[in-house]
Amino acid sequence: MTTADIVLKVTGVSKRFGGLQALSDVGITIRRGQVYGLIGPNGAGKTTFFNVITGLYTPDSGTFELAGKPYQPTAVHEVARAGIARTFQNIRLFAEMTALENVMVGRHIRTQSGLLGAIFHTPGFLAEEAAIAQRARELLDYVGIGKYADFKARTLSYGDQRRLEIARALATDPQLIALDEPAAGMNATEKVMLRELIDRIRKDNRTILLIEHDVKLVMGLCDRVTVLDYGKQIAEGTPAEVQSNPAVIEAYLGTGGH
Ligand SMILES: Nc1ncnc2c1ncn2[C@@H]1O[C@H](COP(=O)(O)OP(=O)(O)OP(=O)(O)O)[C@@H](O)[C@H]1O
Repeated sequence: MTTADIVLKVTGVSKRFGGLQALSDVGITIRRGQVYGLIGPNGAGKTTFFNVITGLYTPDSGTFELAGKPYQPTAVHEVARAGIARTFQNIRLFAEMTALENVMVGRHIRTQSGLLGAIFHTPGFLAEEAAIAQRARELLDYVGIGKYADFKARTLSYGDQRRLEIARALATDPQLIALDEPAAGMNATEKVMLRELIDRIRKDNRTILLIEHDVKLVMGLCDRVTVLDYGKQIAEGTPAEVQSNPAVIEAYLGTGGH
């Protein structure tokens, strides 16, 4: 493996909220094509770490490199442009827009025509819109909800809304897809389908960072895992290494999982 294989390299991230040290010197390296898991008991700092690397929170310290280039996670749209797409623990779709339109919105950060083209419907804009719609339909098919393209997002089942969020994230052609608890609230069948989808995305040489409470899902899916506890990185390694690490067992079982 060379440095060219590294998609995300984050080092020394710390974040304090008032008197609470939510993250202390956390770092991860994710290689191309990996599914990388971030786990830990409630309040461990997983979401805070996600929010830092995606530009929602400003860290107190940390260095950030995406596909070999430094990036500053100062604003969400800058991070999206740099190449990280994310989904949210609490689904954030445009409820009154169709599934297709939701995916098209994701694609717009990579388009050329801009606002004036959209207002005046220039030929360049119309051609670009047709291409975006076409790509959005392909992505809906890819995540398995093509038949709902023209349904309003709010009418989709919970599991399908999560798929739609993933399609929207893929539409930005990201270097890295960050999934925040994608299995939350899913039933067993939906989880199996989600797992198949994430596997498929990985096989297509995409790179995924995953926060997930379902340890079984993480262990079955991830190439590497980092475990946070009280804002500290207590373990990093393959699922098998992490699972047998005494500090991890203590964090999950010793204090009743917090
Ligand atoms: N905006 C904020 N202001 C103050 N404290 C915060 C803020 N966001 C998170 N925290 C605190 O930081 C700590 C880490 O929270 P975080 O949500 O990152 O944990 P988590 O591992 O994602 O937990 P969960 O699994 O419950 O989602 C918690 O003690 C939380 O209360």
